[in-house]
Amino acid sequence: MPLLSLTSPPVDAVMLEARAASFGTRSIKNEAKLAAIDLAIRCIDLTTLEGRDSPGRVRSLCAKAAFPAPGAPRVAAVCVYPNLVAVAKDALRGTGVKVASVATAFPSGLSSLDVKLRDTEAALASGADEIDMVIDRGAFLAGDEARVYDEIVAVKNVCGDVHLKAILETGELGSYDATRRASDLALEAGADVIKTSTGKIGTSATLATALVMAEAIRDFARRTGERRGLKVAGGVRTTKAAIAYLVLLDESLGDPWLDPDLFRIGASALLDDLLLQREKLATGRYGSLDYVPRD
Ligand SMILES: O=C[C@H](O)COP(=O)(O)O
Repeated sequence: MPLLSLTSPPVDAVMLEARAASFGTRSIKNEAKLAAIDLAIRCIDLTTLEGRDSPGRVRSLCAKAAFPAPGAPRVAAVCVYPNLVAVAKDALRGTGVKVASVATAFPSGLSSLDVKLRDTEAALASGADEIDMVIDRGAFLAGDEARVYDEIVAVKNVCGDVHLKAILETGELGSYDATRRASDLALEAGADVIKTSTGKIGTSATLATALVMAEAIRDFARRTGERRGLKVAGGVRTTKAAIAYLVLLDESLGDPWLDPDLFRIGASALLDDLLLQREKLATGRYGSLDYVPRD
């Protein structure tokens, strides 16, 4: 669809926030909770995005990603900076865990398109299975939607079949309407997944912004017949929060999205809590932390 004819519906903030708040209040039976915890683990992009990241740190994260604890499923992917993709790729060989790389001058996105494309190409050349790009929030907020759209198209072109996640950084967009508009633009431009946040600013994923994005994905699927994915990231640290996002997904997009192909949780510190709650449900008590490698 040409950008000019792409319209986005207004968001009713009061209704949105009331509905979003309700997702965290469902009472869930233990058996369903255990299944939800395992699904949440399978949907994690286990992330380390710090200046002090090192090959050793990434290898240890990869070991945890592939074998979080006895009986627990593996996570979906490990997410790292481009320079550490090769290390992660090597450490995860044969495990089924993918390697996601941030790119396009993460987290600000304040570089030329040429630099962003080279950054993406470098991550792909090192073996990245997925690319997490940031959209140009400066251009978006200045009303230059064509630039945001064209950059996503250009990065997706470089990615080819490799899955592209477009990070909206919703905490910088200023309103639910802007989040809806950015979601529509990114989906239209060819992003396979839309992602809430970088995790690098104060405001990260919230149930309300995730719901706005899920509704954009639902409307896109109705219009085109194509299923695109959602990734919530930043500040998701508890089992309760992870389960609230799964409820959101189930009630807004439905069963097909309860799958790592269409849903991810980008998190650096969620896995330990999921493993502790899993152990508690399985045995009736909190187990020793001995077997849970610490984040
Ligand atoms: O994309 C993932 C985020 O950077 C992780 O954020 P977090 O450290 O708040 O879990």
